[in-house]
Order: sequence, then structure tokens, then C-alpha cells
Amino acid sequence: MTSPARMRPQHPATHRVTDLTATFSLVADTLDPALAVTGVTVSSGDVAPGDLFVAVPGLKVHGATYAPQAVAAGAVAVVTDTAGAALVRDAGLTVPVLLTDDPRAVSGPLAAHVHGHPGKDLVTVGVTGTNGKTTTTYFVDAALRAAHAVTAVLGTVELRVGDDAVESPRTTVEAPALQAILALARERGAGAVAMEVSSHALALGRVRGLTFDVVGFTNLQRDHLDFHGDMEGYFRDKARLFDPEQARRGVVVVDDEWGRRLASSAQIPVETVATHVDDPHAADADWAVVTADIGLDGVGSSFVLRGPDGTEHAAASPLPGLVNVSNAALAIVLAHAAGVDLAVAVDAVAHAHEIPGRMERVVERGDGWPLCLVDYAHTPDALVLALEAVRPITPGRLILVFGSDGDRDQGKRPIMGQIAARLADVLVVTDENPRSEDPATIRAAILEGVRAERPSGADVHEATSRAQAIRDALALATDQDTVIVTGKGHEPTQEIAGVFHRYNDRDVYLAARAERSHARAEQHA
Ligand SMILES: CC(=O)N[C@H]1[C@@H](OP(=O)(O)OP(=O)(O)OC[C@H]2O[C@@H](n3ccc(=O)[nH]c3=O)[C@H](O)[C@@H]2O)O[C@H](CO)[C@@H](O)[C@@H]1O[C@H](C)C(=O)N[C@@H](C)C(=O)N[C@H](CCC(=O)O)C(=O)O
Ligand SMILES: Nc1ncnc2c1ncn2[C@@H]1O[C@H](COP(=O)(O)OP(=O)(O)OP(=O)(O)O)[C@@H](O)[C@H]1O
Repeated sequence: MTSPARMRPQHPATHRVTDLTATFSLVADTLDPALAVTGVTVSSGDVAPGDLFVAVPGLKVHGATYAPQAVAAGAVAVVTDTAGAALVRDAGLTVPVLLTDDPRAVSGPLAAHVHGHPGKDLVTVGVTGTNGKTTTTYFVDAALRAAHAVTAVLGTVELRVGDDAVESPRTTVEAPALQAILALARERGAGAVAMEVSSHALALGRVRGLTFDVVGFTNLQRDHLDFHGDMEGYFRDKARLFDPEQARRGVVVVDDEWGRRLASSAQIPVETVATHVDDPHAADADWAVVTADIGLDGVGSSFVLRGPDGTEHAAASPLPGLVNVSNAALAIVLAHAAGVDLAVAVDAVAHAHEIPGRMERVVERGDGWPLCLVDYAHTPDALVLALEAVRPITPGRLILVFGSDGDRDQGKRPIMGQIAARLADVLVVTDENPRSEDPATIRAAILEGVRAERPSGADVHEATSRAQAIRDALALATDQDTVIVTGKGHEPTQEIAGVFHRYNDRDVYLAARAERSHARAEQHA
């Protein structure tokens, strides 16, 4: 896989730096009017020759500290504030410095300008909300693919343009990287882009410089309060996407109080979707799920979506659980708002491919094997929904392997433990990205919640390695049981003591199955 930094147009336009300073009111000290700019970046590690290096005052360090590395890699000028300019000069660099009060805010619009506003040549759909961004984005992409020969999808799992994909460094890439990827998508003939927009991205202006054709909101639940402070702050950051600078129109799921608030306060035209059958708010919503059958085969659900004109559409979600009815309904309305024929969108979503790490069926039930699932649920609410979705498709016991991540919201740990003890039969408590924290401390906090709900401690296990936890769960399981591993989904690494290790839940299941098949073959030989 190539690095995300390489997701740039092969034939970038060239701009004279003096045009950029005039357009963006950047104040330059010394400037050669002939100086050419071909790209923008905020990270010294991503600089390509011809870039403007935008040095932002970070939460930890000023980006201008890395100006020497950026210049050595080919940056032709530094865009920064006065503190950054002083750092550049102190480092003895003679590179031109372009001054602005807010380098982070200018980085997106500047990159959009340098790349010729690629977002204007693409149909763009952005999805925000605590849970369901990835799933909804992939459902939207399925619908967009039915209408466009080439599409791009950007989010937590991958950055994909056409058939070319790289691992994604985060849910929403930095503003200049986003504009470069959009330019690459345009260069490769893409007609549409579906992307996840995280609340961090909105707070840090990563989508500034792009006005989406349509944006969607899934829900707001407790998460990331370490960054946003409280739920009000979290909501305010999410709501930034529903502003005329950022989007032309919106589609909002109004199942929760936050969605309803957003729909009534948004500064852009909004269509509403109610996805809970029998919800009293459904009557006022433009679109509503009026019946849902969560299909006990575990493959997906069928539902009926009522449109604004009262017409009912038979639809389906290819993933289990009511949350995916919600995601599918939102995706259909988003795709329709983005110009896809409604019947085409309904059909494409029903047949969307499996999404890595989202209720992913790694091994099917049978031949002595339990059904083995991987799911990304890593918040209390998501854990409830994931376990409730799996219960109906589990004839035997529900065996859960889970943890809670380090250096993040500590309050959720005992809550996760309590939920697990209430909704799963057998628990294996283990590590989930402890980052810089002691994994044993995190497990102890989870186990405190487990004990509050299940004082007997029956069927509660602890494993110090995640791979061992999965093997322990498999050793306990029969083919009537379901084993579900939550928390990391598709993620290809695990951070322990600040070091990233290659690790994937899926691979552990597959290795265990291969080992057992091998052992059986030897027995029969
Ligand atoms: C909390 C947060 O989001 N922080 C982001 C913020 O970091 P910061 O202000 O602390 O930056 P800093 O480390 O002080 O560095 C300042 C500047 O120096 C630059 N630098 C730094 C080091 C270097 O060698 N060279 C260099 O140029 C950095 O690129 C940065 O521009 O600005 C940086 C870029 O300007 C981001 O890389 C960084 O994201 C960090 C890596 C991160 O982990 N963010 C996560 C929490 C995040 O954004 N997550 C959401 C999803 C959340 C979810 O829904 O699960 C996401 O969209 O992925
Ligand atoms: N609409 C929904 N409402 C509540 N929970 C959901 C919803 N959709 C998915 N989930 C749960 O949340 C988990 C994450 O789903 P998904 O990856 O689609 O969301 P996300 O918003 O991209 O998450 P993240 O921002 O953490 O990457 C799923 O594994 C599922 O358990």
C-alpha cells in the first residue's frame, strides 16, 4: 500500500506564489514573484517539492518547529503566524514566510485554490455523527457507484479512489491532504465522493475549503468528551457541517434529541429521516421507516421507507441490526439528494458489499465452528446495539471479547463492563489500544463494571493479550454460539506503551481456524 501522502494529482497545476498571497491576503516579507507552488501540506513528513508548508500552532507544538525538515523536503515557502515566523527565522531559514493570523483555517481554502477547487467538479457527500459514519458512507458509495463510473470513498477504513486504496491515517484527513485527494479523484475521472467527517475534523477545520453537495447526520452519543469538553461542545462541533460555507443541503436522522435540534437549527435546507418504527416524531419527518424486519438469518433486514410524498419503498440493509436499517435509510436519502435515482439507490444499498470490521462475518457457523464476527463498537451505546443485533442470530451463547481504549474517556470503562455483563453470556475482557496506559488498569476498571452487574463473576475471563482472548473465546465456543470481538473493527494496528504493533482481529480468527483444520487433518492422516 502506498502512503496517504502519495494520494496527490499526478499533474498538479502551478501557481505563482504572488497570486496566492493576493488572493488570501497573506503578508510576505521577501518574495520572488516567479516562485511556483504546486501543493500544500501541514505536515513536514508529507512535503513534496513545490509545496507551501502551512505551519500551524498545534495543541502540543508549533508546526514551524518542523520548518527545517519541510524546507529540506522541498517546501518553497512557509505559511504561518507571527510566532511561527519567529521560529522559522530563529532556525536560520531564508525561505519566504507568508503571514496569516490563523494558519489552520487558511490551509483548506488555500489547498482548494491551488488544486483548482476539485470539489466543484465532483458530487460530494459528507457524513457525520457519533456512530454509523463508516457504514453509511459505504452504503452511499454503493449508490453513487450505481450512477458514476468512478467514485472515491474516504474515511476511517481507507482512502479509495476508483480501485486504488491506501490505509487511512484517520477518519478525516487534514485539509490540504483532502484537497489533494479530491484533485486526484477528478484527475482519475471520478464523478462522486462519499466521505466521513469526524467532529475533530470539524473543530480543526479539516473540511474548510470544500462545500459539500449534501451532508448527513447519523446520531450523537457520548464519545470524545476528552476533546470536546461536554455534549454541548460536541454538538456545536458537529453542527458546523450544516452551515452554508460547508454544505448546500443536509439530511438529518431525527431519532435522537440532538438530531431534532440540528434539523431545527441548521443554516441550510434539511430533509429529516425518522428510522425508529412507531417513533412519535416520525409523522413530522420527511422520510420515515414504517416497518422493519430484522431478518433472523443474520444477513440483513428488510424495511419500508415512506417518502415525503407518502409513497412507500421496499428497501433492505445488507448488515444485521436495526442500526443498519437506520444507516441504510439515511444513505438512500443522501444518495437521492445527491442525484441518484431513488429506485437505483434503494437497490444499490440493499446489495452493498461487506464493510471491513462492521459486523463482518469472518467465519460462518458450522462444522464445529461458532459464527465469528468482528465489529467496531467501541462506545457504550454502540456495544448495546451490536449485542442486541447479534442475540437473535445466536442459538447458543453470546461470547464477547472486548476492552476499552487507553488515553481516552475513562468514564466509559465500567459502563462498557456493565453492558457486556448484562447482554452477553460469556465475557473475555482484554486490551483495546491501551496507548500509553497500563492495560491492567483499564481491564480493572472494566471488571469493576462487570462485577456490579454480575457479582458471581460466572463466565467472566480476563486475557492479557487480545489474540489470546480470541483464542480463549474460540476454545469455549460450540457451533451454536456466536463469538463477537468488538472495539477495533478493521484497524490494522494496536498501540501498546505508545508503540504501534501490526494486529488485526480478523487474522487471529483465521489463523485459529487454519490451526484447527491443520490439527484435524493430521488426526485423520
Ligand atoms: C486532537 C487532534 O485531532 N489533534 C490533531 C492536531 O494535533 P496538534 O494540534 O496536537 O498538532 P501538534 O502535534 O501540536 O503538531 C502541530 C503541527 O506540527 C506538524 N508536525 C508535527 C510533527 C512533525 O514531525 N512535523 C510536523 O509538521 C503537525 O502536522 C501539526 O500540523 O492537528 C494535527 C495536524 O495539524 C493532527 O495530526 C492531530 O490529529 C491527531 C494525530 C489525532 O490523533 N487526531 C485524532 C484524535 C482524530 O482526529 N480523530 C478523528 C476521529 C475521531 C473518531 O471519530 O473516532 C479523525 O478524524 O480521525
Ligand atoms: N446508526 C447507528 N447508531 C448507533 N450505533 C451504530 C450505528 N451504526 C453503527 N453503529 C455501531 O457503531 C459501530 C461503528 O460503526 P461505524 O464504523 O459505521 O461508525 P463510525 O461513525 O464510522 O465510527 P468511528 O467514528 O468511531 O469510526 C458499529 O460497529 C456499530 O456497532
